[in-house]
Amino acid sequence: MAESLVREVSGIITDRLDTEGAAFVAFPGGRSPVRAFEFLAPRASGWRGVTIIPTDDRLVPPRDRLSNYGLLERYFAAGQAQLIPLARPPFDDPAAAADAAELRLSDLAWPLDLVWLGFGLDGHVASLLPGPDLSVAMRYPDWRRVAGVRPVPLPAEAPVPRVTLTLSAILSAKRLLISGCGRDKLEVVKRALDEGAESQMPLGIVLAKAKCQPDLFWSR
Ligand SMILES: O=C1O[C@H](COP(=O)(O)O)[C@@H](O)[C@H](O)[C@H]1O
Repeated sequence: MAESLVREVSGIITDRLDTEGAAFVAFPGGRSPVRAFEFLAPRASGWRGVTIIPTDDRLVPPRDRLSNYGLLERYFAAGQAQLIPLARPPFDDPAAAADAAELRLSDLAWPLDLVWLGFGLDGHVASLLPGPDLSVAMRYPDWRRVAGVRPVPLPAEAPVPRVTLTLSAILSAKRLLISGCGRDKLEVVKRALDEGAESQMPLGIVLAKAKCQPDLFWSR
């Protein structure tokens, strides 16, 4: 899966660099992209003109093990791509953090050329989480690119507020790759596809409503 992802991601980026001289992409955090990042990092050394943002982040400093931006820095900071964080201090106010990120990213060439998403067993993508937070994140107007999220309850594995690309920023991406590992996640994908746009899971909504045809990557 990692090798296929690397081929696809580098192909998309090379194509954009060849045709436009620039590429604007969002990469996921969490555990599942790590193997692909390992393979991708050497190719990224020549990515001049590429801007990488995280699809979402936990409101923690980059050195924190929960930081998705920290993960990107570990693999891509040595190359020529420009990395831009979503999360910046102060970390206790997700709405303010989202407003600040919105401003910081406003001059970039939206829509994103590529959004690569991971997903959770609860069907969350980026930090669009099912439950009460989803309606908060969904309430952001279409022109907004970044939303603040204070998960209720706070997930045990990352008990902190978050910032995330909005649903509209994800749906409008020119290419959408979705990756996940394990049989449980395959079941989540099947359910999301069955439920479609009516799904309570953000994954189902994204699969049903994306402007482009999403490409799914899965491995055991
Ligand atoms: O919380 C998050 O979870 C998803 C999935 O993570 P994984 O560890 O199951 O791969 C991830 O895509 C997202 O960026 C992250 O913030």
